[in-house]
Amino acid sequence: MIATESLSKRFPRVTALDRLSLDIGPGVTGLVGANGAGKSTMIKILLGLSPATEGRAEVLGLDVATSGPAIRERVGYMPEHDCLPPDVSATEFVVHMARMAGLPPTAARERTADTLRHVGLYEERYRPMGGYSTGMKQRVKLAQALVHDPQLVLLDEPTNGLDPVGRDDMLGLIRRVWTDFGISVLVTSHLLGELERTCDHVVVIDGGRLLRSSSTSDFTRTTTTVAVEVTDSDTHPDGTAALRAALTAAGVTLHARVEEGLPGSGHILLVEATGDETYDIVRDTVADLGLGLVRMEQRRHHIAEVFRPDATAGQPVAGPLEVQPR
Ligand SMILES: Nc1ncnc2c1ncn2[C@@H]1O[C@H](COP(=O)(O)OP(=O)(O)OP(=O)(O)O)[C@@H](O)[C@H]1O
Repeated sequence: MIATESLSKRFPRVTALDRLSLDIGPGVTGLVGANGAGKSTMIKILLGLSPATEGRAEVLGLDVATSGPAIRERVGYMPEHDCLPPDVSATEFVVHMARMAGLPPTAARERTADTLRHVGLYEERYRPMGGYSTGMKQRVKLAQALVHDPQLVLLDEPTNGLDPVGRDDMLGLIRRVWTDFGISVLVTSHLLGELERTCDHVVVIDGGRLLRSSSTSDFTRTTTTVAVEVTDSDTHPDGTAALRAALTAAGVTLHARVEEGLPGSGHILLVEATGDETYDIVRDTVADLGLGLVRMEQRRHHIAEVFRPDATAGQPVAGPLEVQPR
């Protein structure tokens, strides 16, 4: 879908992209980096709107340096900033964008109705956009990127300004762009965590440089840590403490840290599993103590953990825990 080779963009006082080489396939890909990392610059180059200083890039097999218009016919773009005219309705605006993309009038109206329904705008679609909430504006921006049925959409910070529920809704919509319509997505964000649930692949850049590019499952592969949660009992009013002591006596390695469980359900012990026998020891020990086993599950890495300075052995120490705005 997207390939770049030693792509660089230098402004007089700053290097926005520094010899970036990437190969991005179909599906949902997250491009994550702090504000100023070079995400928007990358998108503008991929659309053929801004020339690279060095290196090359291809989108859908087309060279960005020579095929900008052909790329923009096949690719949808959702810009980061508010760019909607306040006096027109979502329907008028999206029909206009569909016409600009070359759709005939009837097809433009039909596609607009379908796309606005897909992003969850109903009666409001006839009202002037000046009165829309941020969430509604983001949905219109997504709709205009999709209306001409592109093969790929580039979404620049689509969750910006949204509350947690709005973010979840938007991320769900983005996921469905790929699963329901087969349109590949490149989505930028400065929040690593939100890409974990949405993306198949994650590319992390910092200061214009590539920190890491890998599948989300590689980032979040399972660990050897098992979370164990037990109930308390009359004999053991602190079931977690009793289990901790018994497991330690049985030679099982426990992580010092505990995780807070749900109210009334005690705490969660983090056990190092050396093999299947660890599960058997935990099960038998819980039974011997007469406690109830609430859960025993293998933990997964979160993407953000991979970037913690003391990340698990073998992982690159790639930067801050959560990429925060500068
Ligand atoms: N036209 C320009 N002239 C000079 N410097 C620029 C220009 N556009 C971007 N930059 C600089 O290039 C760097 C990368 O900017 P870019 O907008 O690509 O970052 P970003 O990761 O998209 O962050 P944000 O989400 O804040 O836009 C920044 O230091 C920015 O100030």
